[in-house]
Amino acid sequence: SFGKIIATARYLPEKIVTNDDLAEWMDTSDEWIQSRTGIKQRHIAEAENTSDMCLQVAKKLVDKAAIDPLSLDFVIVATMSPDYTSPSVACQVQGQLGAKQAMAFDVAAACAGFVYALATAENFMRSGMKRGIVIGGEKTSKLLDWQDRSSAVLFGDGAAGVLLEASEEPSIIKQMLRADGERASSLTSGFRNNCNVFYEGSETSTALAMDGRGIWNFALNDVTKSLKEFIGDESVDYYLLHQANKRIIEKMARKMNEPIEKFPMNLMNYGNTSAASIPILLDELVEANILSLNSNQKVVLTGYGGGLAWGNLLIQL
Ligand SMILES: O=C(O)C1CCN(c2ccc(-c3cc(CO)ccc3Cl)cn2)CC1
Repeated sequence: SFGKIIATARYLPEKIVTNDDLAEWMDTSDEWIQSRTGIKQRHIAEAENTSDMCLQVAKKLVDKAAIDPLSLDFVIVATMSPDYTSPSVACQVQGQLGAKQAMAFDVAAACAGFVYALATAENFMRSGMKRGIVIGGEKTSKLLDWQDRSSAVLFGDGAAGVLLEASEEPSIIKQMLRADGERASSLTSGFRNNCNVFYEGSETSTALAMDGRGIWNFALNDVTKSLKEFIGDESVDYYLLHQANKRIIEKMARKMNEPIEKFPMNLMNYGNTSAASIPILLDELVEANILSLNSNQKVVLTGYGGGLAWGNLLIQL
C-alpha cells in the first residue's frame, strides 16, 4: 500500500523573541533582519528540549485522528538538534507516547530532514507498514553562537509532523533525494570534540556555523535546477519550500516562472526552524483551509540545507 497524510499538527514553544528583543543586546536591528531575511520574530524553547516539542506533536496527531498509539508501526523524527546521540528523539517520543509496537529512529538531514523522513516513511509503507508518524523538530537555539549575529538572528525552535495511514491509491507520487557532501562545511553544527583518553585532539567550536553565501547560491542554483527537472510539466498548486529566507524563496519562484502566490511563507513568524519548517507550514495551511486533506490538491515539498542535502516530494493530498 501507499502512505496518505491523515492528520497534521505543530507545536511552538511559548516564548516569542522579536527582532527588537534581539537588538536590545545584539548588534543588529529589526530593519536589517526584516529587509534581509523577512523574519520578524521567532519562538525560542526554554526548559523544553527537542523531544518535548516532538512529543507534543505526536500527542496532537494521535488525538486528532483518535487512534491508539499501540496501532503505530513507526515513529520517525527528522532533527539536527536531538536531545542525545542516544537515545534517538524518535525513541524518546515512542516511549512517552506508549507506541510500544512502533519502530523508531531519527533522520539527520538538517533542513532537508523532513522530506528525507517522509520519503523514508513512504518506502516503509510500500513494503507493508500500515500507520506511523513523521515529525520534524528542532531546538537549534541550544546550538547557536548567540554572539554571531549573522546566524543567531536566523533560526527558531519548533516541531510539526504528519500521521500517515495505508491507502490503495498513491499520494506521495514522486520523490527526489539528493546530497552534495563536498560542500559539507557550508553548514556545520554540534561537532563533538574529537578526543579521548589516548588522544588530546584540538578544541573546535561546536556552535552552528554557516557559509551564508555558499548556501544561498546552492539554493538558487542546485536546488532550483533540480526542482524544475523534478516538476517537468506537472501542474502544481502550491510549493512548500523550506522557510529559510524570504528573498531566496522569491528568487526561486521567479526562476520557476511561477507566481509567488504558489509559494506560501510563514518564516516571518518562526524564523528558520530547519527540519520543522515544512511541516509547520503544512499544518498552518491545512488549519487555514488553504490546503485540504483528501482534496487532490498537488503540493511539492522542497527541503534544502546542511549536508548539503536537499529533496523534493510531489504529493497529491
Ligand atoms: O542578506 C544577508 O546578508 C544574509 C545572506 C545569507 N542569508 C542566508 C543564507 C542562507 C540561508 C539558508 C540557511 C539554511 C539552513 O537551514 C538553509 C537554506 C538557506 Cl538558503 C539563510 N539565510 C541570510 C541573509
